[in-house]
Amino acid sequence: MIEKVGVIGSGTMGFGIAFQLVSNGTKVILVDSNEQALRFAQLKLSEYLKIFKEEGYLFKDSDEAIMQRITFTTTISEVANCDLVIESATENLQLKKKIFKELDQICHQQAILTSNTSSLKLSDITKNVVHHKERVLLTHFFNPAHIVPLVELLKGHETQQTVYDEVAQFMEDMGKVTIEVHKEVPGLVANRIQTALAREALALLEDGVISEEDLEKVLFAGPGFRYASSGILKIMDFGGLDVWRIVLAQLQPEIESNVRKFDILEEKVVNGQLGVKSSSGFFDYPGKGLDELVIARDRSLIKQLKTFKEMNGGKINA
Ligand SMILES: NC(=O)C1=CN([C@@H]2O[C@H](COP(=O)(O)OP(=O)(O)OC[C@H]3O[C@@H](n4cnc5c(N)ncnc54)[C@H](O)[C@@H]3O)[C@@H](O)[C@H]2O)C=CC1
Ligand SMILES: O=C(O)[C@@H](O)C(=O)[C@H](O)[C@@H](O)CO
Repeated sequence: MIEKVGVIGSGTMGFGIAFQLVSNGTKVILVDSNEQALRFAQLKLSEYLKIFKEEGYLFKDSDEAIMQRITFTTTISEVANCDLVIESATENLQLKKKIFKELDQICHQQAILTSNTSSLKLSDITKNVVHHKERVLLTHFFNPAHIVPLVELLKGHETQQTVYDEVAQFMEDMGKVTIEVHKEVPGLVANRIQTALAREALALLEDGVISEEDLEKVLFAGPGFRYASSGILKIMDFGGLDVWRIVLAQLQPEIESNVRKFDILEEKVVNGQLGVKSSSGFFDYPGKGLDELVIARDRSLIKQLKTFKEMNGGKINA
């Protein structure tokens, strides 16, 4: 039974994972080597409880009860008696290997150890794990983790199926949607699809086929609008597999398939136009702080999450 969870790293993702856990009834030990990051996560926790309430998304428990469930600490040994530890520290293989080696030594034998890595291989991260090698998983959340339902799950080469099943059930009980990745491929599934989509979008933009503004509309008013309720296979079923067969044959030779650097992206990064974090990317964000923009994004995603739940009969997992 997973009753107490350690989260390593209180940054963008660690905060979201911890928020999802405590707001759904689970005790959390949130660890970060940076005291300031912990303080910021603590501040964000109470701010987001207010935001969810303002958006009409209510949790079972009071804010006080939720806040009492979380411990903020710079000491990793405080997760020793956690049933599950989710590592969500900086995307650096040596750092993650070091953290997992430490967790392997300090955590009790029945603890389950997982990583939220975006791009590293679980087998590399857990190379030095000895005592928990049958109890490791990759649990890949999506930003913002406190709102986006998906968690991609991948077993380690020696992970017990019962461990996988327990984590999958735990995630779904706290309102996430889980999928099982059956082979350890770089980027798992969603990031590969997201990358293929971004490649074609940037190619069309760079080749002058479409403007930035209209490229945005293409997705949120077109396929993206549908993706909120149907995956690609249902969309193909609705469209007719005979038609899709023709379209795939026609368009595959046409769409971008090269490994290419996009000048339009290179120029922006070189010029320091990094997106909302630098107030300018493909679009400008004059006079708005990063937090203000993130909160505005989250308010719209919370509205979307409420509709997503209603469409699935009140449960996230239909
Ligand atoms: N940012 C994103 O959109 C997504 C990121 N991820 C993955 O989640 C993980 C974390 O990413 P972010 O939250 O974006 O990074 P971040 O940079 O916002 O946060 C990382 C946190 O880890 C802390 N940290 C570093 N070393 C530590 C240690 N030894 N012990 C405890 N804490 C330590 C840092 O102080 C920082 O607060 C990465 O593996 C990343 O690939 C996964 C999905 C989406
Ligand atoms: O989109 C997400 O939240 C995840 O797919 C990720 O892993 C991140 O985008 C990462 O790839 C880049 O921040």
